[in-house]
Amino acid sequence: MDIFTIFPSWLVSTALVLSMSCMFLFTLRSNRSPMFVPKLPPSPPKLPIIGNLHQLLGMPRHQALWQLSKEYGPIMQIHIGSKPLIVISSPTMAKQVFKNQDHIFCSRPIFHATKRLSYNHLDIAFSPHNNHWREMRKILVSEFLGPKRATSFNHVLVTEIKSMVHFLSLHPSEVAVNLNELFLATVKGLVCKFAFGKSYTEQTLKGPSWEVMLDETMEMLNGSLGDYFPWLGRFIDQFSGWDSKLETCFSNLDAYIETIVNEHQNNTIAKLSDEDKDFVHTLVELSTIENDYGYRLTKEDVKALIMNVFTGGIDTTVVTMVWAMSEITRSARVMKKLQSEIRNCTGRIEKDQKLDIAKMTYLKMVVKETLRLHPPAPLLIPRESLSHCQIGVYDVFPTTTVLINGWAIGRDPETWGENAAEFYPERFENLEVEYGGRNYEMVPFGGGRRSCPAMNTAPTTIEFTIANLLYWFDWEVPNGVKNEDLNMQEEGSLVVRKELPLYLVPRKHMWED
Ligand code: HEM
Repeated sequence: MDIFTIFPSWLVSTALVLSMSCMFLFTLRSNRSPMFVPKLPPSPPKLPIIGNLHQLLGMPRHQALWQLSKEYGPIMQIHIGSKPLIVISSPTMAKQVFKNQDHIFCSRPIFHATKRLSYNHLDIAFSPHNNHWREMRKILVSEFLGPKRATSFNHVLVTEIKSMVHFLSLHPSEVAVNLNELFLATVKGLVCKFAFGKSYTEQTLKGPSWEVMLDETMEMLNGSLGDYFPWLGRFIDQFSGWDSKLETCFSNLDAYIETIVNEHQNNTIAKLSDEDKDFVHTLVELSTIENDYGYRLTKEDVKALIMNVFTGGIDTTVVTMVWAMSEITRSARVMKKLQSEIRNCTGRIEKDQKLDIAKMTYLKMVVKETLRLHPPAPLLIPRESLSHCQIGVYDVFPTTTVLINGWAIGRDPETWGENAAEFYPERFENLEVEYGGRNYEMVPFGGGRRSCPAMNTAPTTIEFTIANLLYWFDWEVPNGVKNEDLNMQEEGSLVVRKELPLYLVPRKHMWED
């Protein structure tokens, strides 16, 4: 039986003509432009279902990715579950993301926790790239971080650091201080007094302390299984209690922020002078009047901005201060050199006088070196591509998540030489490297339009704090441990801190008469 007995002859001949035409068109097309075969970045071998997850276990994520990048190169593709991620680990590749193609890599991926905790992306840090993000960022830069409020910021900074020095001078001699706790209290006081008008230490509603709340929020922001394993992961998130933990975390944070906003709404802002208005007063005002930004803020917008200040401004600064004091204490040479700069620049002053750090060049190098080796957010905040493009010779597709390994970039031996892993602030003596500078040799604050808006102000806070600690006190590691043997292990994911809290013994500095 031939084919014509089953199908009518007209149908067979039409099908033949059609298929021959298709083949002809296909040949014509493939002769003109060969079929698009994407060139994907090198990728470590992956396992079914989990992808490369197993290669990221057992050590902090940025270190595991750094190890992989040594084998697979400064741009590689990995999979976590079903999600492909591009990982960038060199200044040259980072430049392509931050500068050449900043307009493509300026968005953020959507994760469950960031969506919930940012009031559905009304914030700056986790919002996709859109007009709302642009307006909110403008408001933060101009009304919180800009020169308008510099005098008031300096005033609060000096007051908080003075009370820190006072606390230390009353501390029993030979007893070690937990510097993690001290810095957390100081920076929280600084950020809250400056932004919210007072420290809001007490949580007015029933709930965890603000320290616990901040910790829980940072932990949630690390993400969940559901972000990478859409079906099974969402199921596990629900049944493991992750979803309800996120809800509790959100309602605690929201209650805390609500208190702050309500107190500011209840005050009669109109009666306050400009100097007496804090950041939240300004935000509340911007929500009641047609403002210069052409954007009328809602209460949720105000809350989302406060959430960014709370989560973006405190932990990062504290972690950097702890790393700075750990590195300085570990190196007797750096400690001695830095203390003589601070003390020589200042001379002998009374407790109520303020240190002038403007001329302390070595201090700036020490803080820069700390941020090079210990960027508190080692993988920055993930980016997402808006369209198809190429990084180097490799194709990157729209909505791909991009991780920039700032930790690896700061330790790249091609840029920093053989002693890249060593704490050596003098390397900046003849090097013009700026945070977020043109060549992206170190990127602790990221780069491009999504870089940290506090890039110019945050280092000053750290420098001023360290200068005061080293001017008024000498420091030692307790329990007979040698300074150079201080533990420097890291832990964490979004923000990486020193694994063990830093305990040091302060000794009041005695001036020779
Ligand atoms: C040592 C201190 C700090 C470090 C190392 C740091 C680091 C970073 C990094 C790495 C990013 C992501 C940049 C990128 O994607 O390219 C970022 C974003 C951000 N940071 Fe900071 N930060 C610090 C302090 C602060 C402070 C004090 C604030 C206070 C308000 C702040 C607010 C923000 C905000 C709002 C964003 C999101 C920017 C955007 O997506 O447009 N940061 N920060």
